[in-house]
Amino acid sequence: MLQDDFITLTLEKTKNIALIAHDNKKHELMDWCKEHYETLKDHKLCGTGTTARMITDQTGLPVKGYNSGPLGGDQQIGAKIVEGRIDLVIFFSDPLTAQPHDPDVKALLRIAQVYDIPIANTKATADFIITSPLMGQVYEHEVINFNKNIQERAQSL
Ligand SMILES: O=C(CO)COP(=O)(O)O
Repeated sequence: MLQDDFITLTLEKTKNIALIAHDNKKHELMDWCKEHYETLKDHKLCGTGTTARMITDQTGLPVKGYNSGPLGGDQQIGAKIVEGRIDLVIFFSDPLTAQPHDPDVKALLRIAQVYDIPIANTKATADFIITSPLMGQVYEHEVINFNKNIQERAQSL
């Protein structure tokens, strides 16, 4: 693939935020969601299955849940990134415990990088992102044209 075709992605003021935490980090993400409730309530939230349910139960924030991480939830969120439907990812991953679905976790991190999606792996990084003035603004950035291949393939069918 030639990486010379870019498009401008426009992130609206209301961002699509994916929230994910490994089991040992879930309490930390719950506290973080409570701390930033006032900001998070103005955005559209989704997450892997267990994380999404826990956030809704503990904070009242509506969070659309995908599958649990080990059952493909990271892959579903990765696919949403590919479709341009997720603007940023808060993923409190556990650096001290082996995960059975480590390939899926790596794939999510990689695809977020491909599409220049801000991704926070720690509380401090998440604090910096969520308090950024850009959260309340329209933000434009250039990313690899993810539609081009689809269009080209459709024409060749
Ligand atoms: O494993 C996860 C992310 O890799 C998180 O999945 P759950 O939110 O379903 O626990």
